[in-house]
Amino acid sequence: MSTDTPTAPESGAQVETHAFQADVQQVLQLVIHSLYSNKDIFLRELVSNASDACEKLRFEAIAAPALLADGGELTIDLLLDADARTLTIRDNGIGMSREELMQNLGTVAHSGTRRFLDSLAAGQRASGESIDAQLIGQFGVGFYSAFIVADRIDVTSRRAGHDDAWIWRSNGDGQFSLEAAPADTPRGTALRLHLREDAGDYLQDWKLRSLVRTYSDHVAFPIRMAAPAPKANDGEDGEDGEEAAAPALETVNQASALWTRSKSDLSDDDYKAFYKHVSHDFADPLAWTHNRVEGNQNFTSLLYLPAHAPFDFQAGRDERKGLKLYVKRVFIMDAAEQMLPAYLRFVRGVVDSDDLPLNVSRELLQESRQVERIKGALTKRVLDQLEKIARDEPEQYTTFWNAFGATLKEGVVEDGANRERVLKLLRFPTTRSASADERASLDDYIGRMTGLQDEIYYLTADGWNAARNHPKLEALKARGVEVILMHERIDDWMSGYLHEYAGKRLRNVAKGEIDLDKLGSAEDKAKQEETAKAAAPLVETLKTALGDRVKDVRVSNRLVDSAACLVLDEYEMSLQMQQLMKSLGQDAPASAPILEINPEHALLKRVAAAQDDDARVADYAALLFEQATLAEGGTLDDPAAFIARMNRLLVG
Ligand SMILES: Nc1ncnc2c1ncn2[C@@H]1O[C@H](COP(=O)(O)OP(=O)(O)OP(=O)(O)O)[C@@H](O)[C@H]1O
Repeated sequence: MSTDTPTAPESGAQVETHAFQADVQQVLQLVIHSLYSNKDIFLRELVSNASDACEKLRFEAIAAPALLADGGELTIDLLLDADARTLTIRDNGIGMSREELMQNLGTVAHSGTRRFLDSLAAGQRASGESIDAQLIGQFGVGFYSAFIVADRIDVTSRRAGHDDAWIWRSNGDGQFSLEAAPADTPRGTALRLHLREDAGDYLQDWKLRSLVRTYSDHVAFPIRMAAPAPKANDGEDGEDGEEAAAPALETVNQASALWTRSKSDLSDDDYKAFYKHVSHDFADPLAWTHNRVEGNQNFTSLLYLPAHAPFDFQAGRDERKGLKLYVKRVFIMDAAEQMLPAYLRFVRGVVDSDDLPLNVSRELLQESRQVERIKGALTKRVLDQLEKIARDEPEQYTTFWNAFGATLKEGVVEDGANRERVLKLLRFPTTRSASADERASLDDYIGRMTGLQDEIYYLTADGWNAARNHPKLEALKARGVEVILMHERIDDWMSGYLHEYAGKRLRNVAKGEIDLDKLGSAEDKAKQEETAKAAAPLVETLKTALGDRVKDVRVSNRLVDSAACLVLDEYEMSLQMQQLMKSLGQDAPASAPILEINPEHALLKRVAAAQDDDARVADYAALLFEQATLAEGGTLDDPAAFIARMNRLLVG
């Protein structure tokens, strides 16, 4: 068997020329520019493609065993020709038909690359230099990375089960050609790279071996290279080399699926390299967990936590590719959606089941009780892992939290069964934090609760400043009571599902009444009652002035420095949520809030003094209501009227 690609067809064979889709040219330029200093990655990408091709063939052969008939073991060969300055990466995997060559290599078919392009600003697109390698790496540049080291590429391929074979050629300048390949072309794909002047390193056998060991050792198929030739018959080869014995090939990688190997055989570097293979991330993972479960379910899982979020991560709630499902070492499909709950969609890795049928379909996965059990076990693993990091490596946990904290919060809503465990993992700033980044866990908070406090207090607001300066915190702050500040978008939604943690009730101080009696002294209570009594006429005046804009007006026990605030009943939807729903064109239950006032405040004293002047009282009342709305992060129905009113009072 020849060790190189088949020769070009005899002259006269028809060669068609096609133009690349416009975007391909851009991708090529970007890849070549941004990865120039990172050339080595091309080999990892191409070996990865070859390995995918072998996996695809093995999968298709489950239903059609004949596809495997004409070849022995599935392998990936790296063949060097120093004289011709070529490196050939050849696999006997699934191969590509003529249409597939056109589609896969001539257009930006790969959704990751597409998204990458879409995410670049037009200016950046034009000048590839400004894109950093980290960024491009998150998308997996795949085949096009070959052009970093090659100025001409010939791809010869025969699709498994097809009689015809094709050669795709391009020098990356906007066009590619297609022609028929000789009939004896073996199954699979051979990429022959004509190396650039400055890529001569890759003609060195040791260099390739070391790259394979570093990046592709874990690839499950043998990666073979020519064994060192015996010195004896040097220079004896015939001119055309036609009868020269093909050098024997030897396997240069471990060639066993990494997750099937025992933990003790694997180094951190092995795990890290495998992570890069499955995730297309350039950076190292934050942590991993590798387990084999035996019993009535038999499966192996290797799960990774990335250290940073791909930058289009949040957008991808429904597009999840993180977890690969294997059945008895055969790759079946990307199945993160079936195997992990959505709030853990940042997890990357592999699950290999011994029990699922090889021909399992997506639909079957959805209904399978076995899958349900695996999903439960994986969820537990990830939560265990996170707990461990949170406990033992707080700095690492902060890195994790910064990347995926908001995603994890979805678990409070989504995973009722594990709610307590998810809550334990959450981190929030509190009224004791100097900045939004100074966060505490609920356990930290409970540990700091004062003797009389038996509930966990939190406040939801739109933004850190709105939260930390919120009027509703005043009385609690004055009493030295710590309050958790939930200031992110998702918090308000999540807070609907916060009921209890560690046997303690979670209380939103923005809603309902809080019983400050147990936090304060008896004198406080007496004073409060006295103030309320004295302010009764003022309360009535404001109620009349505000009409149905409020459900009620009452004297507040939460305010110290502010004049007024708005309060909702405990189970009502927050003002922010109401506004959000309205902005999405949905009907929000428009519940009028309660206006709470602080009669000790100078402004309220003025209102009391102006009781006989109806017009003035009306202005004051509206202003109090509007101020309180703004403090809540709300917007005003009629801002111009608000300004006019304020000016009247300022001037008058
Ligand atoms: N050796 C190969 N054998 C068969 N098909 C291949 C081979 N190399 C590439 N392809 C096909 O070309 C397509 C495009 O390859 P490319 O490497 O650009 O993207 P990808 O592999 O889909 O993405 P990624 O590298 O991010 O996984 C692949 O999806 C695959 O269908």
